[in-house]
Amino acid sequence: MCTAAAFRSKDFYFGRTLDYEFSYGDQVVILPRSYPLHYLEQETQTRHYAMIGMACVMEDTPLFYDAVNEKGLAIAGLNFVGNACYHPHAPGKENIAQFELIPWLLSQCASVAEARKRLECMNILDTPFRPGLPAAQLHWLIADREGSLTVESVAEGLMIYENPVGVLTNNPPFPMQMQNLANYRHLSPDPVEATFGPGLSLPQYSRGMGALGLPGDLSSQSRFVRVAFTKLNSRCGESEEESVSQFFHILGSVDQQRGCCHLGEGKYEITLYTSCCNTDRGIYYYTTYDNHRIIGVDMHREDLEGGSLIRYAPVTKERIPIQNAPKGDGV
Ligand SMILES: C[C@H](CCC(=O)NCCS(=O)(=O)O)[C@H]1CC[C@H]2[C@@H]3CC[C@@H]4C[C@H](O)CC[C@]4(C)[C@H]3C[C@H](O)[C@]12C
Repeated sequence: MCTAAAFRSKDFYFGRTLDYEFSYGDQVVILPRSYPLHYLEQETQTRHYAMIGMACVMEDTPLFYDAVNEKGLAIAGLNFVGNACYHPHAPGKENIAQFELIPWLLSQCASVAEARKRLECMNILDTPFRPGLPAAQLHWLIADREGSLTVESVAEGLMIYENPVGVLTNNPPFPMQMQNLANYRHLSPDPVEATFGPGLSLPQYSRGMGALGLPGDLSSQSRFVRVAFTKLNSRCGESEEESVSQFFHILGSVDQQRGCCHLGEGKYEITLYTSCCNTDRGIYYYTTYDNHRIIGVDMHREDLEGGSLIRYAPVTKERIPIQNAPKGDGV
């Protein structure tokens, strides 16, 4: 399971949780403007927008899970198992392999509007990156500060949906997620009137009762509702620290703790990492399951004119300062 969200305060923020039982070897990767991008069926791009994101690098190719380009366009790929369907070569279309979608769009589109134009003539190929590594079954959240799209390649073709909520989880297909959201239209962050029935006085015995019924489990449909409610009602100050902190709280509403989602054979799905990119400043912040300290990687501190990948291994160990240690222990 995974959850992605777009969030605007003064700047625009985009990030995701990646929930799984093992890591593919995730790294924060900065791809500079002259790093050549090769495609199965498209011309090699030798000059393009720079991007930063989480990826695993295979054969010098960054396979991005989520990334943001220097223009502030952001994309995250999330599992869409059983519904994702890719297709063979389609004549007259721009044929792009599933693992090429993020670099293809981020290298040349500055906005969601531009990405939509490319998507409208696109076909997602079923060719795997290499034999033995089957194409991940994904769908995508694509966002900039003006709005979001959900993109789903299904048996009928490539579906592009306006996403008015700016969040995405996993199954079912996006129209069904939105239909399900309507079941919660009565939820509110405010105290609500007792409308249960005439002649009965039911007390408001607790704060937060306006959102009673918000689903608390880890299923993708429930996480969609919970993160949508949290995001849409979110309030925060405009500073970078307050915004980033708030963003991690939004995704914290769907955090997965080891033990609550058993996959059998002693394996558990957990939130391996949570990311939050300030798309205006090109700073990629993240936490990992065992590192709660927010770490940032700033793409503009690197040579974006360079021709090689810049990679950072995520911090995966907790560092807990003791406040009353001699010299404050760095608190
Ligand atoms: C496992 C993750 C989704 C987590 C998730 O949602 N887990 C819940 C399952 S459930 O939905 O609840 O059932 C997904 C998200 C992005 C994926 C990579 C995308 C690039 C590349 C594409 C290639 O084709 C295959 C290898 C590749 C490295 C991919 C590996 C893996 O597939 C990644 C990490």
